[in-house]
Amino acid sequence: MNDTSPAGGAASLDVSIASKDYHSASGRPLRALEGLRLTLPAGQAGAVVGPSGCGKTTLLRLIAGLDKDYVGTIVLPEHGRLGMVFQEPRLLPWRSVIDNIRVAAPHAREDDIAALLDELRLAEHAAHFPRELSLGLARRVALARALAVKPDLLLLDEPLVSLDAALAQDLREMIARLIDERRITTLIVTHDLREAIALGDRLYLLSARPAHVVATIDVPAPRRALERETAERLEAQAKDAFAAARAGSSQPRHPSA
Ligand SMILES: Nc1ncnc2c1ncn2[C@@H]1O[C@H](COP(=O)(O)OP(=O)(O)OP(=O)(O)O)[C@@H](O)[C@H]1O
Repeated sequence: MNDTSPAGGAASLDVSIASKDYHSASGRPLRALEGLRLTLPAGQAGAVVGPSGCGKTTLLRLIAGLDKDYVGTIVLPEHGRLGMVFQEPRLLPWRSVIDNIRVAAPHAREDDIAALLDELRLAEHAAHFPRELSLGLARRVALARALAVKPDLLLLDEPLVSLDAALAQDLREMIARLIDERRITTLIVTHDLREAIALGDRLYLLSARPAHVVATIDVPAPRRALERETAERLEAQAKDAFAAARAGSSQPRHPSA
C-alpha cells in the first residue's frame, strides 16, 4: 500500500500520498491527508504551512517513517539518512548534552560535535543534563543532535513554537544560517507564515484537513537578504491562496513568486 525508500540516484524528496486515515476508538476513520503531493529539490529548505490540526505533524511522521499506515509513495533524498527535531526535544534525561549527541550520532567525530556545539552556542552547556536546560536550549541540543548524523534530510516540527519572541528570532537565525551553510535538504513544519517565509526556499500551503497542497510558492533567493517588501508580498500571496482554498477553489497551483 505504501513505499518509503531512499532515492535510487534522485536527490529530491518526493511525496505523493493518496490518503492517510486514523481510526478512532469508535472505529470511525478520520482522514488526515488526501491527494497530497510535494517535491523538495536537494539542498533546499521547504516550509509546510497550514492551519492547526490540518495534518502537518502527520505528514512529517510519514516522511520520517514513524508511521507506515498510509496509501502512497515517499521517496527520500539519496541515502535517506534522517535528522528530526520534534516539538518536544525528547532528550535522554540521564545523559549530558554532549552524550545525548554522541548516543544519537556514534560515528560523529569529536571535532565535528565540538564545532556544532560552538555554532549553536552550546559549548558551555556540554556537561549539563536536560533538566538543567530551558526549552530554547533543549531545542538547540535537539537540533545539534539531528545535525550530528549529517542527515540527507532534516525534518523540523514547529521548531520555534512556545519560545518567546526574542528566543524564537535567535533560533530562527541559527537554523537559517545552519541550513544555508550546510545546504541540507530540510522540511520545516509551521503554522506561522512569517516563520515559513524566513526559513523556507519554497512554501507548501496546506488546506484544512484532509490536507493537500493548495499552492507552492518559491521564495526568491537569496533568502537571507529578503527585503521586507518582498516578504510582505509573499505573505499577501500566501494569504490569498489560503483564502481561495477556503472559498472552495482549491485547485493545486504554483504561482510565480
Ligand atoms: N494518533 C492519532 N489518532 C487519531 N487521530 C489523530 C492521531 N494523530 C493525529 N490525529 C488527528 O489527525 C489530524 C491531524 O493531526 P496533526 O497533529 O497531524 O495536525 P497538525 O497540523 O500537526 O496540528 P497542530 O498544528 O495542532 O500541531 C487532527 O485532527 C488530529 O486530531
